[in-house]
Amino acid sequence: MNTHKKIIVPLDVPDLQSAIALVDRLPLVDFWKVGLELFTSSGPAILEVLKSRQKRIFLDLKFHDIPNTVAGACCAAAGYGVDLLTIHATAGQDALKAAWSAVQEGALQAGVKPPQLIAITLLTSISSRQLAIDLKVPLELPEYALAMALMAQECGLSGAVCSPQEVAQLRQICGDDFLLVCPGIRPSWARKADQKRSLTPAEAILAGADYLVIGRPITGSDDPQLAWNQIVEELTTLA
Ligand SMILES: O=C(O)c1cc(=O)[nH]c(=O)n1[C@@H]1O[C@H](COP(=O)(O)O)[C@@H](O)[C@H]1O
Repeated sequence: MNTHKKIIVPLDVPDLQSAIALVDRLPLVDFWKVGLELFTSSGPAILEVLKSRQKRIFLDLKFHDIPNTVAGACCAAAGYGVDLLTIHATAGQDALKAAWSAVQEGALQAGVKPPQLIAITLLTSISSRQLAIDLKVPLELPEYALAMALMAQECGLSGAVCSPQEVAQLRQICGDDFLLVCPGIRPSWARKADQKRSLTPAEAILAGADYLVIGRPITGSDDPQLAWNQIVEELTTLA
């Protein structure tokens, strides 16, 4: 796969107009993420815009609810014909299994290909200290992220979202067919902001990530096209 196709750029903007402006500004981006901010403000309209431009779509709604409710939401989301969809692993095994079945059902009903359902292991904005002290999880962070990924795999999910700091371990244990998507990516020149467990794009790919989600280093830059080019160039040197 061309290196630039491994980069997913989030449309973390407040409205449809700003989203379209960003898509227009970065014509070389092939894979866009639609997340909570844009979907909550503007609904699914952006999905049609992206499809009309032959873009791939990661619908990142991070479902987290009881099995019956996540199943309903996954059934509806799968009908949009997107490529990737997220659920929190901490919704639990029953919810993950119900979500997976609902994705297949929703896609079948709509006559589209089912999205790959992937589980959030632990948000990249959480540090080891916060995991222990705020969330009261008694496991070491890498052990916890691995347990969440393995549970998702056992429930039939296609992959997981993890920080680049855990991706090598997850790749080794979950195998090559398990899709690993890494946010929390920061080129050496970018600010970390709220991301706690980051690596550079090259480090994340070398550690085994299939896809990198890279937002503000590109979209928050004065020249998003230049930032995108710099990142693609860094990755091309690895190929
Ligand atoms: O599911 C995600 O994409 C996600 C999971 C996670 O653990 N951490 C995380 O940052 N994300 C998303 O990845 C993107 C990261 O954006 P930047 O921090 O601007 O690069 C945001 O859209 C987040 O919603």
